[in-house]
Amino acid sequence: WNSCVQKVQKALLQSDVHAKSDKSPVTVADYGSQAVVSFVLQKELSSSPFSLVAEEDSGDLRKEDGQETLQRITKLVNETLANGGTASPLSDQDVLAAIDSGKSEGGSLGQHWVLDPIDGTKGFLRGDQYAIALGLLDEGKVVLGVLACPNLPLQSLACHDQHTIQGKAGCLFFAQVGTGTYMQSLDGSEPRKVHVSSTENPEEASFFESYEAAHSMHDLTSLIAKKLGVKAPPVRIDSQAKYGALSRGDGAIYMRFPHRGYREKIWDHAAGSVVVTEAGGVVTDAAGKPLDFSRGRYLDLDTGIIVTNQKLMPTLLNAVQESLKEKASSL
Ligand SMILES: Nc1ncnc2c1ncn2[C@@H]1O[C@H](COP(=O)(O)O)[C@@H](OP(=O)(O)O)[C@H]1O
Ligand SMILES: [Mg+2]
Ligand SMILES: [Mg+2]
Ligand SMILES: [Mg+2]
Repeated sequence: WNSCVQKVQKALLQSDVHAKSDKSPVTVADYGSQAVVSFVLQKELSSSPFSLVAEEDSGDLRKEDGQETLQRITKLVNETLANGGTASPLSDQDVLAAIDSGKSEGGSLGQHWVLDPIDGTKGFLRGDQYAIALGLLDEGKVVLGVLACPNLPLQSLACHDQHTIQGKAGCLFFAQVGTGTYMQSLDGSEPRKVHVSSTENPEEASFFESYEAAHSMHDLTSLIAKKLGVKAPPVRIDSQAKYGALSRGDGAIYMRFPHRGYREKIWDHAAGSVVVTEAGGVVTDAAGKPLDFSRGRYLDLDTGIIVTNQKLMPTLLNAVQESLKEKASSL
């Protein structure tokens, strides 16, 4: 994990950024991270059947104008694997195959790994927050989650100037269902158990949302926050680092309301959701239903995603539903 993440960070300087068919960005670091994690997981789990649901695919890298990028990814992957002691280098074809083993459709039967090789690519490109997110589905439920957040300081964001994040090791969160959520430094400190904020008073709560207004409606969340009496301004950060920060109580609420027509993908929430629930939090859609990871690569949910502690959830859900009604009737 460490060498992978550090390589990915370095790659930013030399990486070309490409646009996918949905116009979202993808970099050599996204592809490289997916190839490394997929390759290492398959090697470690060689005795059991392997299924991986991952964000990226190799389509563009197989085109003629993708060859130079592919060679750079292969070089990056081999440097990363060599750091971990893997002997023989991978070919371009091996890298394409490793990326494409993430094509699984997931579902409600058996076990499936779920990977977002770089979550928050836009944050990654800006030098802000991003995460490498890996979850494990068992019979449609997330039973394991690991979130590496290389730019998230170990100290709470609540007492931290966000400009001082550079040069620190970053955080690793991991959670297994039934055993709680732990956090350690990415350079390997002793893990410590974390817990969500216990505040019952929305006036004291601060809330997280996407940095990108294109990913979540900032006007709607501000209406909800006002209704709740939240005093602090929103904390806008990229990626599932929001789930990590919430799991250790940096803030008490995370709201995500995509614009109409957007369908959430399971890799954007699998690891983050178990990290939060094992730390004592609750993750639901706007109807108060838990997220259903058993239906394939997409999450079918009502309107948006809300996250907070168990005591605040009823109040939050109320404010969300009232605000949605107001918004609908004002259109
Ligand atoms: N229009 C949209 N609405 C909501 N989410 C979107 C979106 N376009 C892209 N995303 C997703 O939002 C994720 C980032 O979330 P956040 O805003 O919390 O950082 C992206 O993950 P990737 O960066 O892995 O592609 C992408 O999957
Ligand atoms: Mg993406
Ligand atoms: Mg993502
Ligand atoms: Mg991604």
